[in-house]
Amino acid sequence: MKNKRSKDPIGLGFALTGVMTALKTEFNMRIHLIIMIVVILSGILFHISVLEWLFVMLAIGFVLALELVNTVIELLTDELFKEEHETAKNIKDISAAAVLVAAIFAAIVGVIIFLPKVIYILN
Ligand SMILES: Nc1ncnc2c1ncn2[C@@H]1O[C@H](COP(=O)(O)OP(=O)(O)OP(=O)(O)O)[C@@H](O)[C@H]1O
Repeated sequence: MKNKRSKDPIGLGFALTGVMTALKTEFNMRIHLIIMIVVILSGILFHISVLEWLFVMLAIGFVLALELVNTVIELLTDELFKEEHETAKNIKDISAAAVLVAAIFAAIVGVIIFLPKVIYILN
């Protein structure tokens, strides 16, 4: 374990493995990734400004990072609580709520940035 770590002092390889594991095991993670690709392609298509890119990237990064943390919390909860437990329920529900809050913020950012551009094109 220690030898492997010394070959990757920053831990980038382990982090990328973590992203791949989350993508393989978490359906929501794959949905977030697809949405991220669609939003980035839309940003290129609509020539959004640097400031708009900053908000889009912040929103995407926030949702993806929280989804990863939520996945860890789910794994830990499943290990700690093998049976039905109210605390396990609360932990998972609140953790999922954190992702939901970030996703709602991201959706609002998306609507503010892209809706006027879509309306302009449709008119
Ligand atoms: N050990 C438990 N005790 C009580 N309630 C639980 C327990 N595990 C899960 N739950 C409830 O079931 C819901 C769904 O949990 P489940 O484990 O099926 O999915 P998840 O791991 O939260 O999410 P995902 O579908 O992304 O893996 C949780 O949000 C929680 O309300």
